[in-house]
Amino acid sequence: MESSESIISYLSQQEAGEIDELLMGPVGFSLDQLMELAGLSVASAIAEVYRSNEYNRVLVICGPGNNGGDGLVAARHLHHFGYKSCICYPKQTSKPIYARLVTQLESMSVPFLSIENLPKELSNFDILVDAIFGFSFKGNPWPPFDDLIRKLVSLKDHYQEHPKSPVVVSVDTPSGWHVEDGDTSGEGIKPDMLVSLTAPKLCAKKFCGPHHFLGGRFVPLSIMQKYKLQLPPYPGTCMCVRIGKAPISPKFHEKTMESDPFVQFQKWHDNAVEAGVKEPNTMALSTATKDGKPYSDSSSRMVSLKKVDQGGFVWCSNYGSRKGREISENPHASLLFYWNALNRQVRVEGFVQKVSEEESEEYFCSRPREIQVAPAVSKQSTVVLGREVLIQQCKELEEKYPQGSMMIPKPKDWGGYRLIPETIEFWQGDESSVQMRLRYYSQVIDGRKEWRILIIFIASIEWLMQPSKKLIRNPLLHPHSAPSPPPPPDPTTITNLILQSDNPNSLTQSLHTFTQWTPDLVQTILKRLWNHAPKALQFFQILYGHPTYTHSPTSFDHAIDIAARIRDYKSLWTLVARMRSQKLGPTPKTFAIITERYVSSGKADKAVKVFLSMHEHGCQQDLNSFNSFLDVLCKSKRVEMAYKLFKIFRGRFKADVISYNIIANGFCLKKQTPRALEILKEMVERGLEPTLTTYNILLKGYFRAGQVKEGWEFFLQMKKRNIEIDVVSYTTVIHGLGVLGEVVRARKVFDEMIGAGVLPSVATYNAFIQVLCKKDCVENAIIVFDEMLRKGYVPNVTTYIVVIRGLCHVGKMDMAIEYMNQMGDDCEPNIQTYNVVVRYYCDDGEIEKALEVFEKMSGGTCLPNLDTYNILINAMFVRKKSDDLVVAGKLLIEMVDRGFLPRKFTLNRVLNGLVLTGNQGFAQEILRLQSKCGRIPRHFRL
Ligand SMILES: NC(=O)C1=CN([C@@H]2O[C@H](COP(=O)(O)OP(=O)(O)OC[C@H]3O[C@@H](n4cnc5c(N)ncnc54)[C@H](OP(=O)(O)O)[C@@H]3O)[C@@H](O)[C@H]2O)[C@@H](O)CC1
Ligand SMILES: [K+]
Repeated sequence: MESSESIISYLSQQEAGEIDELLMGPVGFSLDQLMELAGLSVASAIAEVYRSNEYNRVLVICGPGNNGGDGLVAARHLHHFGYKSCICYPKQTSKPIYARLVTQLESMSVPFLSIENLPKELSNFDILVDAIFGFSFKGNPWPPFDDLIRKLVSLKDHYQEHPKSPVVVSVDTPSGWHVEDGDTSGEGIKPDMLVSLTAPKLCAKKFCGPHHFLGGRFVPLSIMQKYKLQLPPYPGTCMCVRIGKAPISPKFHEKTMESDPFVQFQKWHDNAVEAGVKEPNTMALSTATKDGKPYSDSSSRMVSLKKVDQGGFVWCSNYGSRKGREISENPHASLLFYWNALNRQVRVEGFVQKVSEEESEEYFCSRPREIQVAPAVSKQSTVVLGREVLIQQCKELEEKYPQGSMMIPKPKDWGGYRLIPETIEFWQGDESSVQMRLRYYSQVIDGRKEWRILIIFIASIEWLMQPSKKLIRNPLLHPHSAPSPPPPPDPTTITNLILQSDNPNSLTQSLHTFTQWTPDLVQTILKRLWNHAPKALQFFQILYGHPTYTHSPTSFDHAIDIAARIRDYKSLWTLVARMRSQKLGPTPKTFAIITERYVSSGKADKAVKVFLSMHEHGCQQDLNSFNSFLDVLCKSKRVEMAYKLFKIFRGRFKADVISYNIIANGFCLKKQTPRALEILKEMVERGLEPTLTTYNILLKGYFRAGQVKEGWEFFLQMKKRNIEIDVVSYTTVIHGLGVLGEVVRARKVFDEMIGAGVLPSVATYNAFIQVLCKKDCVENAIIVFDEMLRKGYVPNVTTYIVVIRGLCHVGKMDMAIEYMNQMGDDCEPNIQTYNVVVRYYCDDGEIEKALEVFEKMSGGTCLPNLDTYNILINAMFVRKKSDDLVVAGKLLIEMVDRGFLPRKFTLNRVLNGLVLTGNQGFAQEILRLQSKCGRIPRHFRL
């Protein structure tokens, strides 16, 4: 509604009276005609600002003159508009016009309340219409109107603090005000809305409430010209027109904002409708191509909002249009609403999904027929042979589906889109120099999508134009808010959400709603879920279907590793195939993982086959992958097999020092130092120089084989041959000597190395501390631990495990727990740490405490692994209590659920234990459950 205060004329009391006389004289109006139109204007203006669903109860206070008559008419129209009208009309006149108005109202059962019957608190009403005095008022109000006016004044004073007090609407003039000078005492009523009739009176200049309207659309041109009246034009068929800018009400304040952005949006949308914004549903939709480069590959256009629901913002379009194509490539999009009259903007960002076919059908059917024709004939963004062709097609379609016959079918590529928002930002311009933007962003907390609010204060645009003034970005904490910027999703929360969810659909929805996924975050969560393989794979699978996120090769490797660990080979190879189809791999690392898992599950032959068939999966074998595979075999003590392969393929892959080192190490791990030495000889013969690593491998081999003398001798030889001995060599010797009981010599080497210019590493400290714990005393170990700290070393998880184990070993459990609690954020206890504590508690018979630690793990960031379950289940037999065996049974179920295979022995033990302690029912349940998931051999029967 366009209008402006600058073009408005104001009438003196005298002019108002003169015009009144003219209207009812030469112009030919009757009083009741004018009053009818005036009252209708008042009701229309009220309905435009205060919707009947929010402001329903209206009290119209009518004075003794025509102003009161306007009030009676307005009350009738408001009643028809859906408001609950009540009238207070203390000085009724017997003139027929008024009597008729009263009769009309009475016949509609609109109640008339005497002053005595008025509720004490007028606050029972939502709207109070002041139709007491109009332009003929003079002097001070007489009783009983003085009291009524005072009531209106005090009501405002009383309710100033309250968020929703009744609003006061004055008809033509605020009653009690001087018609020209206004509220001279400053103590008169302060209406929220003034509906000036015919033209505003001079006192209206002093009106400073939020809504000033003009009504009385009956002034003829002759009067306009005679009095040089400048009045805003009435738009369309409206009975009233706003004077001046629509205020933004309620004031944009974070405290008045809803916690749900959809509710907030609805409110603002309603306000836009109320304020008469043209096409409040029109929004700019911006989409982008896959790479989404701004300016070049993004595009915007206006579309019409179809509906808003808790899922998102819906509109309809041709799926083949440019926006449709861009959305199919890149579902990220944004919507922008701008409601000019309110100076408000809402920005919505998120990702777009097509609505279901049924929903689209529904939208199409709900369209008027004329609008159905257009999408049915037009293929958007395609070149048409000419306007005539389109018109002809429309005609043909209309002939084919004549009005009232069959419905026009929905075109196949026409339908709805829904933008699921990630952020919704509300902005409102106001006159102050600092403006506020309120951004809602979604987070998934405990499985539920929750909205957080971020408040951004920003200097006004004018300020920004001046380079000297700084942009203020000052996030405030709000009851619903979190600090800026929106924090990255918290892995713990997401992990717990996944662990606790037993509804895959809602989990999928939550995880898909979330669009801030990064490979790092995904990997962190996969690691957290490492010991709950089924959940980890479910998570991976859900994100595989995410509309915008694509897994990284590393995440694929993690998932493959997990699938392989639980021997779900079908999933494993599906993942490999997907990785390949997405051109993300499989990489040599993927195969290193797969072969290692096959080997560790006793399928070394299969591992060899996999290695030899790598190229069939698009990953060529090379020296590196060959070495990795040899290493896998050697570390699982299959050095003979490795050596055989090595001899077959060393020519093809051009075996290098690393290949030889791996085989030598394989022999050392099997305590076969002479064979390792042979390998060393062989490599030299083949012209390959041994490296320091080669020597270190042999050095370690000697100590591992318990050959202290040979080991020491070898170490001396290394020195003698001027081999640059490094920290690994020293650490090997310290550890080797210590473990074999030579603590004093170990300490000597430890002290010596610094003199030799080699600084100990954390690994050296770890080795030395371990030696002291095992072969000396834990107190000395702690002295070294403290020394390590003093020297500025940062202990790692291994350091802590070594100390904790040492403490547990001598029964200092409390101290061990203290050390565990000391482990900070950078060095959180891992599963081995927990297992040490659980194991020692169990060994000490402190089953409850062990279970306590276990509980903590399950609810925290470190899930129990196979060892944890085995330790605990075994401990449940110690006390020979029936309850303990039930716990063991539950643990068994849980471990299987999490993808761990119990050993046959453990399974039998638990089942037999349950039967022996009278828990047959539970035993049977376990069997049923487990054989259902195929984890337990079917032949096992009770
Ligand atoms: N184009 C137009 O002009 C149109 C005008 N219209 C409407 O008519 C309104 C003007 O109506 P109006 O002339 O009847 O006078 P209004 O202000 O209602 O009240 C006067 C009454 O109050 C009384 N009164 C006076 N002072 C008082 C006091 N201190 N304390 C107590 N009482 C006092 C006075 O008593 P009296 O002086 O007669 O004894 C009389 O009874 C105008 O504002 C608009 O709303 C529309 O309907 C149609 C088009
Ligand atoms: K009034």
